[in-house]
Amino acid sequence: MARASQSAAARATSDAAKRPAPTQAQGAQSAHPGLMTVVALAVVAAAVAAAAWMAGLPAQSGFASSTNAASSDRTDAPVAGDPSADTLLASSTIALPWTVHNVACVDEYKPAVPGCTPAKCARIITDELCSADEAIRLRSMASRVMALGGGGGAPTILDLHTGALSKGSRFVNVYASLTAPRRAQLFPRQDLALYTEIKDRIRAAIMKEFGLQQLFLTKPTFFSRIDGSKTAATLNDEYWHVHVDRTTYGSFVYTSLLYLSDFGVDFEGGEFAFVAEQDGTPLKHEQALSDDDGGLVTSALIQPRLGRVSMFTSGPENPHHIRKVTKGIRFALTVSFTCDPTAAIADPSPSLLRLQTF
Ligand SMILES: O=C(O)CCC(=O)C(=O)O
Ligand SMILES: [Fe+2]
Repeated sequence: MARASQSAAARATSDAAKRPAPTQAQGAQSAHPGLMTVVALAVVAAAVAAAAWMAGLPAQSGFASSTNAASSDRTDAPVAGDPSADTLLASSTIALPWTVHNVACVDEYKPAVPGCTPAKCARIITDELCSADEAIRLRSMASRVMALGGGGGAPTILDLHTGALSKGSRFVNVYASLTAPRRAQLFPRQDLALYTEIKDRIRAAIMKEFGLQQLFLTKPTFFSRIDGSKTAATLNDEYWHVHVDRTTYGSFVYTSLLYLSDFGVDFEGGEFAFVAEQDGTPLKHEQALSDDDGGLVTSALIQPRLGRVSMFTSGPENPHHIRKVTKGIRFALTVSFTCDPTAAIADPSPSLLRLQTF
C-alpha cells in the first residue's frame, strides 16, 4: 500500500513536470475502473429502463511472445523494467497469425468448473478471425445506433443484448423507442447474424486454445466508441483506469476484444496495455494510468487494428487499461465468456429485438 501511494505521488510529480495530467491525481486506489463503470451503469440502467417500460405494457408482453498455437505451451515470465522496456505485442501495421503469450496464472479460478476453468493463463492475438470488411460492417451498425445517443464524455457504450445505449450522462434502452421499420433498418438481420457468427468464432477459438468443453457468452458484451476530442464529463467517463475484468465484472473468465478501427489511422493514443509492476508482478490495484506510467510500470501493448481480436484470461494475471485516446475515434467490441451457465446470455436475435421493443 505504502509503495502504491508512493508510486502515485511519484507519478503525479513526474507527470506534472511534463504536462497537465489531471487523471494522475486520482491516485493508486481509484475506484473508477473506466469503461467498466460505464458499462456497469449501463447494465443497471438498461434493467431499470426495461423494468419501467415493461410496467407500462399490456400483459403479453506477461509478455515475451510465441507465435502459433503449436508453441502455446510456453510460460513466459513478465519482463521487469522501465517504460523503455514496454513490449509491443501487436503493431497496428503488421497482421498477426494466431499468437499466444502464456502468462503464469496469479491465483486459482474458483469455483472450478471442469472443462471450463483455465488450466493455463494467456493472452492471444490474431488478425485471422475477423476480416476488415466484417469489422467495418459491425462498426457501421454500432455507429448508426450510437448516433441515436452518445455519451456526454469520451466513451459511448452500446449493449446489443440489453439495448443499453449511452445518452448524455445516462443510458436509454434504444430498442424501446424504435418503430419496427426503423429497427429493421438499424439492426439488419444479416448484421446481427454476423455479430453472432463472429462471437461464435471467438468462442470456438478460445475453447480450442484452452481445451474447453463448455463456455458461455456473458454480460456485459458491448460496443465501445471513444472520442478523443472529448474530455471526461464525469468520473464514470474515465475509461483509462487499470482493472482486472474478473474483479470488475464478476462472471468473466475469458475476455475478448474485437477492434473495429485502426490505431494511427482512425485515432491516436488508445493502445491496449497489460500492466505490471517494475518487478514484473501484475499490478494489483486499480490505477489511473493514461498514456504514460511515470516509469513505474511496464506495459505489454496491443495497438488496435481493424478486425484484430485479442483474448485473455480475465483474472489478476491480466490487469490492463486503455491508454488515453488523444485524437480521433476508437471503436471496439468487448465479448466476454463465463463458465457459469447461470450467468450465460442469449444472442441478440431479431425475435429478441421484437420482444424488447414491443
Ligand atoms: O477496448 C479495449 O481495448 C479494452 C476494453 C476493456 O478493458 C474492457 O472492456 O474491459
Ligand atoms: Fe477490461
